[in-house]
Amino acid sequence: MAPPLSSLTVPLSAGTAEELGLTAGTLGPLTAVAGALAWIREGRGFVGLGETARFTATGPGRFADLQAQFRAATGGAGQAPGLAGSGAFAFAKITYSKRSPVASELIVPRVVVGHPEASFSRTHGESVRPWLTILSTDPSEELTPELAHAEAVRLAALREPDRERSAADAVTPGALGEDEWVAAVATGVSTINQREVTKIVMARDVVVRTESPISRSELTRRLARAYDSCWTYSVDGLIGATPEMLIRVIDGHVQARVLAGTIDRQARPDATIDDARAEFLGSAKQVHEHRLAIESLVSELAPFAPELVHDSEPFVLELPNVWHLASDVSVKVGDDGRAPSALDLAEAVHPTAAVCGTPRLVASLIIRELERMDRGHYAGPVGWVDAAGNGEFGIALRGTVLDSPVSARVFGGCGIVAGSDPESELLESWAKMRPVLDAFGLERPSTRI
Ligand SMILES: C=C(O[C@@H]1C=C(C(=O)O)C=C[C@H]1O)C(=O)O
Repeated sequence: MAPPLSSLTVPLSAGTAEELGLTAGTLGPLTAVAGALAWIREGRGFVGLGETARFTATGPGRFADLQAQFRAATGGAGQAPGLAGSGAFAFAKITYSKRSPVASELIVPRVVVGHPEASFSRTHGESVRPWLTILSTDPSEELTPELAHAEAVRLAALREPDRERSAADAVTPGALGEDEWVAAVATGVSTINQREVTKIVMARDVVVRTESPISRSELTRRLARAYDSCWTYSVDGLIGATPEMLIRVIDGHVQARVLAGTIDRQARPDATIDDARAEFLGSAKQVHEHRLAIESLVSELAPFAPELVHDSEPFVLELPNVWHLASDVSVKVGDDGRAPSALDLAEAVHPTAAVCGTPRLVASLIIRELERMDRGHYAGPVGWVDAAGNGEFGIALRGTVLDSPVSARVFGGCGIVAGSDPESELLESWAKMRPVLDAFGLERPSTRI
């Protein structure tokens, strides 16, 4: 039996905000706390300190299993008093594959500092004041505003130093070396030409090895600064900054940001966003890839949502490392009184064509054969949920998984369609790893690995 989870949400007092270094209206300073959990975009979102409970699951039923455990602990929906993300709350990371032996987890912090973006909150546009939530599984503990503030200050005092740099820190091969991966992509392209499959997303990993311990807070802080418009996530060793919103559910209002189509900015230093737009729209391959990604999402959401709205014209999303062709999809669900939760919808739409391919089943079999690695949490849903079914799940891209104090796997993947050039895809995979490698203070090795 899961221990019952109780919570209290209170406004963050000015005094505590000052003690936590939160006077500039951004949650950024809290990422320096050792072990902090984070979901931040443009300085807003949620930071978790300490840990009250953890729910784990593996296998095909991992979404439903986690949801059942969280519901049992919170006594069902309805705990959030008015604001999405207040009340009972958990950070979430779910593996890409149902076959992965790696655990999918919901982590309930001891304290959550919440300051979501105004337009994501239930107040729809009104600005939200930051709050504190304290969470407990001890039935004898009395949750008071004073305790919430005292616990936040106590936990925030545990700071994590930055990593000491060493010339011996290195980027080393992962499951496949660069030549092996290029050969695997070439096999993927010929498979597309022979089989009933239009797109497969092929990923690769590299392993960062460091002399002194990796600092989670340093990675999170650097990503949140450099990739302000992305969702920076840090969930127990899964750290990155994703530009792609798998699914956001706030009060039955559902949104997703679909990406497909990538141009490496480093390869085109003089190009402007207008050049990128012209290049995307002039490329039948890019437009085709993008259309496949939207169609897949729309068809997965259809059973839940009769009215689906998506941008008729895709837009160009400009990031420091790449440009993407992007489309925002939004939809209202649950008018019949059976609103699906963020976990329900994440399960329904994952894995999208953006990270798997089309058709999904054939693509996933080919990927497993060619990539020769378990993706673990890479390309899986990462984000948060509350007890009322609200939540946000990004796709865990542009990220790293710390697998020891001094080593981390960094991932990057590319949509492969008929006519894809394996060497260009290799360059694109490095472009997608650049945010994390930069955050480590490392570069792509000068010789092939
Ligand atoms: C698979 C990744 O990115 C995905 C693939 C893209 C593409 O192939 O153009 C673009 C954005 C993402 O949907 C990754 O970053 O690892």
